Amino acid sequence: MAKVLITSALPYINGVKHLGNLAGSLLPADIHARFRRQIGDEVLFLCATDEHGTPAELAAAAAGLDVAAYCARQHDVQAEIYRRFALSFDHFDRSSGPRNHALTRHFFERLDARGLIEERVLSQVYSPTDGRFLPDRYVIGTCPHCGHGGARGDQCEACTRPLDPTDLIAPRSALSGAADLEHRPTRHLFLRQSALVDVLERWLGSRSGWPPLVTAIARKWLDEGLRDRCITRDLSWGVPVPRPGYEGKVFYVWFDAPIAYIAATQGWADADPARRDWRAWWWAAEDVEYLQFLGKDNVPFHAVSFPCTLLGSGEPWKTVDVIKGVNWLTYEGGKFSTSEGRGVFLDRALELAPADSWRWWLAANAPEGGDTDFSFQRFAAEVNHDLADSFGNLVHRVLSFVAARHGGLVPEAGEPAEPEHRLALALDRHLAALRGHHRALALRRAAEEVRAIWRLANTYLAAEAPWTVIRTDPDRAAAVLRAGVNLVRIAAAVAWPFIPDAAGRVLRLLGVDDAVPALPETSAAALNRTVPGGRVAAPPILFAKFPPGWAEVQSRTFAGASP
Ligand SMILES: Nc1ncnc2c1ncn2[C@@H]1O[C@H](COP(=O)(O)OP(=O)(O)OP(=O)(O)O)[C@@H](O)[C@H]1O
Ligand SMILES: [Zn+2]
Repeated sequence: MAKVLITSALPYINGVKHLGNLAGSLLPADIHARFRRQIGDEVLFLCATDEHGTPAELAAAAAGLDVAAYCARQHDVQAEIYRRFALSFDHFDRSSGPRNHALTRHFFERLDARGLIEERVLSQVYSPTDGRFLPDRYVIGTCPHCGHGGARGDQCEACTRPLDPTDLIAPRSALSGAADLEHRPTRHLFLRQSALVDVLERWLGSRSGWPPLVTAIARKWLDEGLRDRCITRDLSWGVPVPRPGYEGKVFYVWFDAPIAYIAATQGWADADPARRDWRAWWWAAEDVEYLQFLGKDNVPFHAVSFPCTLLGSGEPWKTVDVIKGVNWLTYEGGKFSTSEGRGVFLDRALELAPADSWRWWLAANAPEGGDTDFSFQRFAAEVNHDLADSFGNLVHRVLSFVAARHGGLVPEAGEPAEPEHRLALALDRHLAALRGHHRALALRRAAEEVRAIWRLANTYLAAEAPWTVIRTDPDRAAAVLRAGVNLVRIAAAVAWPFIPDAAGRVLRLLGVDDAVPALPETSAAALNRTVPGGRVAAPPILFAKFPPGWAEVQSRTFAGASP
């Protein structure tokens, strides 16, 4: 039994997340966690809201709330949405909690003691009107690269180039709009990543199994020369810098956010301290396999910056084994954007369709080889085809026939024959492939294998037609129907990581009520058994089909929607 630590990139706190965030980090992490639980591994799946930084302060100001109160409220909003999407975190924490404060201070002190922190004086934008420095997004102006007028001090949304507030042309304060901005000297702390190049090279060379996209991004950062990184900001919301003369400064959000993976583990352990030990997952934890899931913009922070923090400490912290990074989910040909309210946000998504339908489509179309474009048209067509016509139809035709003709009792007559042996061979191939794809973190291929198992089951039943055979050979029909019931059970078990709600309901119709249904290893035994109690219930409609025209209506509605 392997010990697997799984983390999803931390969703930022400034609003309800969109389908891109779900597809890029939360969902693939959840599906893998569920698969690993299904094969009996010991899994710890963690996540947290990422709460520091200027966007949180600005969103709180826009909502007319104190930033701590704003973050507390938004954390609860996000937690509830993830519960409804059946994201099976063992613990969902907050990066602004006291444990993360303490750990962030710890790492800073270790890095400092090892000579890896350096003070530099920087010229930063200061606003006399606001009486403060304006870091990152607190400054708005014209992009020096593309001329976009609404560029923000950390990045230009139009041309995506990273910026410093001092780069902007005609800068103004995002708080007061004041344009009388000055440049003033201010002291900041840098993490000397340049001193860690060799350590990082060796570390990176010892990793394997990363998607090419992730390796390429990590290598690009190293090959371009690892630059020292400013890890402090002139802000009040965040982890205060424990050094005289640094009052009113906090650590940069990307310094403390990944440390929250460890803080979340402490939060999990603190809920049951007699039985849980966070150190077993992080401290000299050679027996742990650690997997991180995230979108490609987060790769540098996980493949370079966070490892620099951990390795630079000189302590035996667990570092990531595989970073599963993906490309973008785009929205009807353009970008998802939280700030512009473009796309489908997770609260609205749940009003339109069940969580399982979104989970299935986003996994089956995971942006792994390249970007994936979401459109309502494709979503409706593929969900109708896979979930209603294939899986739903399989469940319905088998269980309602058992209900109608056998009073809900799984028939025991008849013996498996040649068609069942052929079926078992084909099923074994698919089950082995499915495990392989899950292990390789190949989400699309795993979903394709699940779809293939549903198709195989439907094809078998169409060919052996127990509904017709029952008139001439009731024993043969019974054997086929028994295989059919077991196929339903297998079809639901393999689907469970993707569509846990519907799969769980189907398994309960068969009397199987396991919190984590096991993944069948081979089909031979699985095909010819009766279900516990021998009785199955008739199914309700599992997935209602989207009616014709539904997608067009949604496309039009969402074209002008705001979050
Ligand atoms: N369109 C997308 N497709 C795939 N992954 C995405 C997409 N947008 C964000 N992500 C990923 O979602 C995770 C959480 O992102 P985060 O909450 O920081 O939002 P974000 O990157 O600021 O997105 P946005 O700016 O659209 O709100 C990150 O791993 C990020 O890479
Ligand atoms: Zn630009």
